[in-house]
Amino acid sequence: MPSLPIASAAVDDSASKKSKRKLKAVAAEAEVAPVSLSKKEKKEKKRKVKEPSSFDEEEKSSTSSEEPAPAAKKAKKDRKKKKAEAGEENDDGELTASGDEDPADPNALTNFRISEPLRQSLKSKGIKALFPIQANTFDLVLDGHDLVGRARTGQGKTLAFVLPLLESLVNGAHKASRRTDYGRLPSVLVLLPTRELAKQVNTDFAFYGATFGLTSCCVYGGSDYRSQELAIRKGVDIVVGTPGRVKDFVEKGTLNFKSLKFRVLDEADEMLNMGFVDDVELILGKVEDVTKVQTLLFSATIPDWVKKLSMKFLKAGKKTVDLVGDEKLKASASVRHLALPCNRAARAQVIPDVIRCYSRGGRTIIFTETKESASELSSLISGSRALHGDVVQAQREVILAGFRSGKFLVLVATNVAARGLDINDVQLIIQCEPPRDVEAYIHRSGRTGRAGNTGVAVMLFEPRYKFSVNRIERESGVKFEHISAPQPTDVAQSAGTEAAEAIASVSDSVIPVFRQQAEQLLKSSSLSAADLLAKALAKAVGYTDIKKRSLLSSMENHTTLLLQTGQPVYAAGYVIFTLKRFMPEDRLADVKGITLTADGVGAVFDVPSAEVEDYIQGAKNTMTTIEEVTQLPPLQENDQPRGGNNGGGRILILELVYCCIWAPV
Ligand SMILES: Nc1ncnc2c1ncn2[C@@H]1O[C@H](COP(=O)(O)OP(=O)(O)OP(=O)(O)O)[C@@H](O)[C@H]1O
Repeated sequence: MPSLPIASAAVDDSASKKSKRKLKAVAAEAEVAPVSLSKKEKKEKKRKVKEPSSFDEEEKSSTSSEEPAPAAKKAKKDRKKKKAEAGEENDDGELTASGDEDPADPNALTNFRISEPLRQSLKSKGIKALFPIQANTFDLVLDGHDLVGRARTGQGKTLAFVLPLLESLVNGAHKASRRTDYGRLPSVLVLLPTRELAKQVNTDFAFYGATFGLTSCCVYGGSDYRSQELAIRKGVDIVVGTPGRVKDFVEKGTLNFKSLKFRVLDEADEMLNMGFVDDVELILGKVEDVTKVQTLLFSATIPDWVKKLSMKFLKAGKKTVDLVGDEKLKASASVRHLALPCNRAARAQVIPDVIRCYSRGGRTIIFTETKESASELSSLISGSRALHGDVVQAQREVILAGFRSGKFLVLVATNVAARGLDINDVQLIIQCEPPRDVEAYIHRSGRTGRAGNTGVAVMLFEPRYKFSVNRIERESGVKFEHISAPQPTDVAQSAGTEAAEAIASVSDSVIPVFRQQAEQLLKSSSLSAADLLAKALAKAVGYTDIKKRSLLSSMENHTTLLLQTGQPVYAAGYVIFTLKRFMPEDRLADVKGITLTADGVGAVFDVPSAEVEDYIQGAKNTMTTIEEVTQLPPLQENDQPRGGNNGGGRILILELVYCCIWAPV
């Protein structure tokens, strides 16, 4: 297995640099490509971001009687005017989010009721304009509406509630009742599904809240009760937490919602997946006078439970801002979605090369379905760390901090890292198998391509479970590009530059020390100087061997062959009985992954690379042709696993028929 060298240089985390890049790219939908296709990947197209088109029917009717407050109306009107003056609104009412500090930008901070201190805090982070989900919800929240907000991953949903909520407490409706005394009860409760996410959101509240002297505290499981309890008892304005620990504090009487003004549910659907339904409902139900509390619900995916929850706990006049709506594509549009056939056994060999070819030197998150496979895979991929629910909380925090700071660039995680985590420069997401539900695919792939940046998401799948890829494709609206595992030439192209840089960075001081061995090597080797240098380059980036891989299953030392007989091929059984005619039967046990071609007249399968010639030569004097493929032809797709209700049964019957026909031959 080639080792994967992990760059040791810390990645630039400077907020202003990061934001500059993001702002530039915010409206960009880029064509991203592996490093080997670098020209293409640099081209970024301007992307237009739509204003919220759809308030769903229920909200349309429930809010039609409610006019926006006059201040919001005026602000909206002013923005429209500026937008028209700036010529940024097209006939469809679409707006382009430029991100530059441009007073004519309708989403510029100055066009919203954001007070000067908060504006300065935002600018210190390089934020000069609101993103569409923020721009379209700001007035609604500040004017007191309950709200359901939906936008694709990485579009800035966190600040969509943080900003108006802070302004509301300090300068808006709650200004008069604001308390700053010791022991004051919290005004805001934010519930999130994971500890990491709770900490991240709390960091935003702490940073922007400090502008106004507002305090926040984060409560989550696996950490010390006493310090969290103390913080609440001292008096805090904002409590951010996971449902389990918040419930504990509610039941102990530590948390009291008598002064609550806001409750926010972020990534609510994941709280359902994680079994927090009862806890969430119990916590929400603890608010005595719901008329005094504003409830906000944000997510990139809103399945049925969340809709029911919003019906139950949000006011009848709630607003919905849905920037995804009925659009086919539910996942991030700035991510390139790739599907790669790969047998489980080949993963550990394939993944390092996928990282080398597609991560562009940035961070990678690999998602596995189970904690065990996360630990196992992490132990096989050099320089990576595992993050999952069995890792003790203190260690989870150390790991995430190390990943954020660039101490290591590959994180192998379960779904604990799927939601909401916003980590700078994650360029590549690898999912080891298609997740069971489409929401997981959307959120995992959304850890890259954030805030207008681009990224790549590669999903591995066992060839025989191709139907799962089709399901994700159907449900997420993603159109997968089908790729094969990187081959030696791909790896060489990607690693070559890195290797050349590594060698160039070596000081000349080593030359006198190593020259003698180098000359000795040149003299004694039958290889040319260029060949020896090529070996040195490979070694410099950790390769001592690069094996060819099958296109069909990514297995090392296996080759994919194409069989054609000049007549229709209906089933895998036909392929086996054709092969039996010229290959010894005991060798056929090595034939793997027979898959029929889409044109119906051929099949591809894997054999050990050492046996390729035997198959090709064996078929020479028959009606069958066998050739090695350099690119997979389009293949038939079974929407059901073999043996299922549709194609599977038919295939099995046909296989039996072929067995009977060919058995005597
Ligand atoms: N107006 C803005 N201008 C520039 N950057 C912004 C702006 N708003 C948010 N960001 C940045 O965009 C990134 C993504 O924001 P955030 O994490 O809130 O996305 P999200 O929509 O909640 O994503 P997810 O659905 O994955 O949780 C963050 O790094 C944040 O700092």
